[in-house]
Amino acid sequence: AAENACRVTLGQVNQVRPKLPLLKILQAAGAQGETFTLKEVMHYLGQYIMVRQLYDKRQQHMVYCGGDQLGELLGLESFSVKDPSPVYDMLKRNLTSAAV
Ligand SMILES: C[C@@H](c1ccc(Cl)cc1)n1cnc(-c2ccccc2)c1-c1c(C(=O)NCCN2CCN(C3CCCCC3)CC2)[nH]c2cc(Cl)ccc12
Repeated sequence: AAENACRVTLGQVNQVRPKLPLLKILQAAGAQGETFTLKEVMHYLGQYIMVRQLYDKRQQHMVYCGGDQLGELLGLESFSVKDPSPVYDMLKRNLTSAAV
């Protein structure tokens, strides 16, 4: 009870722990540490796509991730940022709750 109350005040409850393949991608985008909020995970994945130039310069909502570790994780050659469902499915497979 006490430690949970403490965790709530420290804002730890919304942290997630990426599995190693996803953690490596986040770290390549500049992430530090091993637990993040979902917002931070999305931010670093966006940065990763930018830094690795995986988005189409003309159709900027299209991400071509085939041949990249991101594509391995997603199991996709490409996707549109307008349909986040494949990304959420991948996160379900690659994030564990850090609350425990
Ligand atoms: C709404 C949001 C989003 C967020 C999650 C999802 Cl599952 C879909 C969509 N979003 C909208 N466009 C992008 C995007 C597009 C191309 C290249 C990089 C990012 C994003 C993504 C962000 C992000 O944190 N976005 C901040 C603002 N973005 C605007 C787009 N900006 C760039 C667009 C290409 C040209 C340069 C600017 C970068 C900042 N994180 C993501 C992670 C992934 Cl796995 C996929 C896409 C994104």
